[in-house]
Amino acid sequence: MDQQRRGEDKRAREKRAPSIADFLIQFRWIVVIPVILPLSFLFYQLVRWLPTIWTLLHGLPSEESHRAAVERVRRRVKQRDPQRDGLVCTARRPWLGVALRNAEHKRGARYEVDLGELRNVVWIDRRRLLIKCEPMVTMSQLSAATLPFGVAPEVLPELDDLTIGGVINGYGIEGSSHIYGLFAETCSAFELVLADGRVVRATADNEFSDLYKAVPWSHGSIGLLVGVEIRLIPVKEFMKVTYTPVVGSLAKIAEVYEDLFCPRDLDQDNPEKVPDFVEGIVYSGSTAVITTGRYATREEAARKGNVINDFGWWWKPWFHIHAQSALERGTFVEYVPVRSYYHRHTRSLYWEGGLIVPMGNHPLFRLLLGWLMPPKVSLLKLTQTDGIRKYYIQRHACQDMLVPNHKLAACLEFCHENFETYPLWLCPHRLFKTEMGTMLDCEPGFSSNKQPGDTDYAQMWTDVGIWGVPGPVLRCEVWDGVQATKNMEKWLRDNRSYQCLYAEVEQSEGEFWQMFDPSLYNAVRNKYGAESAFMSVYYKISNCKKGSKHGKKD
Ligand SMILES: NC(=O)C1=CN([C@@H]2O[C@H](COP(=O)(O)OP(=O)(O)OC[C@H]3O[C@@H](n4cnc5c(N)ncnc54)[C@H](OP(=O)(O)O)[C@@H]3O)[C@@H](O)[C@H]2O)C=CC1
Ligand SMILES: C=C(/C=C/[C@@H](C)[C@H]1CC[C@H]2C3=CC=C4C[C@@H](O)CC[C@]4(C)[C@H]3CC[C@]12C)C(C)C
Repeated sequence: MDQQRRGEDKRAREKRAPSIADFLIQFRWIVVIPVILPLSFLFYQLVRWLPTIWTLLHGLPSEESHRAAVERVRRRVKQRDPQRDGLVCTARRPWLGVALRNAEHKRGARYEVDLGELRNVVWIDRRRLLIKCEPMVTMSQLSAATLPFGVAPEVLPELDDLTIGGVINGYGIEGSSHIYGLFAETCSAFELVLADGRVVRATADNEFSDLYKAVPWSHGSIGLLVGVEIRLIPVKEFMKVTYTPVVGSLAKIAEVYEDLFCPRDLDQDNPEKVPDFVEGIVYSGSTAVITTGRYATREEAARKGNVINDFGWWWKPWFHIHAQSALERGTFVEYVPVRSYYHRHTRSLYWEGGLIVPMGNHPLFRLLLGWLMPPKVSLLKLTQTDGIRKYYIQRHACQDMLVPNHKLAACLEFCHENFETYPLWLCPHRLFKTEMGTMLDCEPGFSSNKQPGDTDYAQMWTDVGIWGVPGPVLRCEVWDGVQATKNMEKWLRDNRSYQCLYAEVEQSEGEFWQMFDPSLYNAVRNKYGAESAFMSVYYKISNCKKGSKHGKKD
């Protein structure tokens, strides 16, 4: 796409008058800094210490205490009267979850099952490199339970408050997903309570393998997840991080990004040629920094001439701003303690923190109040006005899309045209071939025409994260967020790609099932009696507003 056409598009857009919502958003920090930040800090301290206090009072969680909690869930499911009660969903309050969307399905007729008790790590087996967790365990609990032992989950999604149940029934991704896939693919077993009250353990190759394959992306519409076994890997104490700047067209950015982790000789499983972590941040239509990471020992980090930078400290610049400095400095390398690396976007909520606390990256703010960051997403959700919520739908971009790598350049061009929102986040991930009719699968026939990154058993894809204020909105021009989302959904359907479902979904049920494959999902819902017991995935993620089927009590 040439610069000239982009310029013409900008000139063609009408101007609009600033509204009250623009004002509210600009000055939201007046409430966030003195109220939400201290409350968030207190909340984090509670969450940090409560499990220890609980353990002191009640003893260590065990398989027995887990089984007792599962039994209570099972009994509640069994007690549901199909004639009288609504369809099943979890009892988690919508504001407590990380997802941006308003969970309307928690307002109408429903039968709630409380999973709140299931918030413990049941056991960790360092010999077999496995951890068993309950679904309400959060990412911060997961890293705290594993890193002190020199092990970590293969994929550890970034935001502290995400739950294991949420990232399996939705999706979870991190910079190591180009090796291990999405979070659900790093789990070796799911323990589920089914519609008839049976408790089953589903794995990739037991009699419940269809359930195991169908649960990811199903949003709790197949069964209630009550336990998960997650694979672990041994990790070193540091990450050697290399920042590579790119200046050029969006196509060049896509090419340099891909070259950094997809060897052109297709030797994808060779750890010498593929880094442990990859992430791209696109700062404008012509600049980006690609970050690659390799685990390193403390000895290597401490070697003469190496730079150690623990950017996890509150007074340090936000990660995306620090990475951007590579555009001036050129390529540079530094060693970062792994925990700080894993949580590199936590303090700034990626770059969304800048909109909520505009002075948050100022050196003085960081020094004096940086330790209070980030505001807790749930408290932001709880205290946002209807105006703010609508602003996020109409004048803000918050969407993620999964595209095969060979369509990335075209996707970036589309994003520029449709959203013009920067920075953009690029996170590669493997999509493992199933050929079972799973909601997501590789492009048919990809393995007979492999592109760099592909293997016989998996295709390389990228998550493109679009979060922020679109260019036209910044310039006070007319821009319609709902229409932009519809355009994006159409682009994804036309290009056999997928929308991530934690944000607003505008497409109809028919369009949704053009994007996602319903074959296995429907077969499993039917086989295990979920259709008449659990709300459907579309009903949940579309805010029940589009006459979706299987949503209401018949
Ligand atoms: N780095 C990453 O990968 C990031 C991922 N996200 C996305 O944000 C979303 C929100 O996360 P989070 O707040 O933890 O999750 P939520 O509580 O929002 O749950 C997400 C969905 O999964 C269902 N669900 C959750 N737990 C269970 C369970 N134990 N059994 C059955 N169904 C369950 C919920 O059902 P119900 O509606 O009935 O409660 C809901 O539909 C995730 O889905 C994730 O995809 C967001 C940011 C970053
Ligand atoms: C999908 C990924 C990361 C996404 C995050 C950047 C967004 C996920 C949820 C988003 C938010 C939820 C609710 C909010 C309340 C509003 O009042 C303000 C905005 C926000 C905090 C919003 C900000 C962006 C998210 C955190 C990845 C990494 C795959």
